[in-house]
Amino acid sequence: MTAPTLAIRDLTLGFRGWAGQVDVLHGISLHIMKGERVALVGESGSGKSVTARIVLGLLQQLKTARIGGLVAFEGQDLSTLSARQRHALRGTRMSMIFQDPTSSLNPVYRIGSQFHEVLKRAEPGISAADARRKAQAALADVAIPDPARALDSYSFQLSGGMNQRVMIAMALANEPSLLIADEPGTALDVTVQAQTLSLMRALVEKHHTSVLFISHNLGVVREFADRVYVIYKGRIVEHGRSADLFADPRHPYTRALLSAVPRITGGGIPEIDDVSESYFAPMVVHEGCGEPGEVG
Ligand SMILES: Nc1ncnc2c1ncn2[C@@H]1O[C@H](COP(=O)(O)OP(=O)(O)OP(=O)(O)O)[C@@H](O)[C@H]1O
Repeated sequence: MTAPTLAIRDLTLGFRGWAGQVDVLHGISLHIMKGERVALVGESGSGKSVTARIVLGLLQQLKTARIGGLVAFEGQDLSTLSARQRHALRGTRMSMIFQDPTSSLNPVYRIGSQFHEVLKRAEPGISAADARRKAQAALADVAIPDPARALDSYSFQLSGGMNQRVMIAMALANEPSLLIADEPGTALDVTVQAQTLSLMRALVEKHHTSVLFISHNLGVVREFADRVYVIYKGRIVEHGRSADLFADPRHPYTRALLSAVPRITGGGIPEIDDVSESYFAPMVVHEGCGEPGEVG
């Protein structure tokens, strides 16, 4: 049996501060097999981004962070890697797309030179000409109409949607096995967001890239993900295939989250009661979604 691309077991996280430790993750487990698109969905502050940052090996460097449990990437326990080895994985075997492309692209360098830097991470000796050729092909893959012109542009000269496509192209340029997409396109308008997500979906399908998709938008998750984990206050409360979970949400928190999705005919956005005791009910795992036996 092949190891999952990503396996997380009993992950805990606390931040130490002057007033003691604040626990943020309380033992979460999830896995992503090769080519699977898996969503981690929950409200603001539930622990989605910190989970992503641990997978990327970024929180491990923070002195105040206390991390427990296991994170295995392609069968390898990340805690056995040095900071340098974790750094080498980022942008090569695993990469990330952020919510707002304008804050991730550097406004003082042309897109072409930023692309060159990205490609150098996987192939340090790549020539400028080869990098340009590869970058052009990558931009054409995300349906950018004039790739050569885009490479000579600065991010502020492109629209938000085009920048998001550039980000997707850069994130996939080195053919990572894991893509972490943290609320991609939330900063864009809904139609553009839908277009960029369907582009991203087509590309990850083509390359069999595994995706950890982080979102609070259930509509988007339903379209994009094969499987879903619902996270509430640092705990996974429900896990299932998208189709099953949306057709038959069983945990009280998932139901509240789903009922809070604004509907065109509804009367505004209902509030989720944030302190309901029932949200701490035991985790629900839908049929056929047990954790794989092998971690790494
Ligand atoms: N460096 C840090 N030091 C202390 N607390 C932190 C730090 N980073 C995150 N937290 C806390 O961890 C909790 C989880 O944060 P996280 O950013 O993962 O939430 P999220 O689910 O991604 O929310 P959002 O959708 O708003 O991004 C929050 O209570 C946050 O305040």
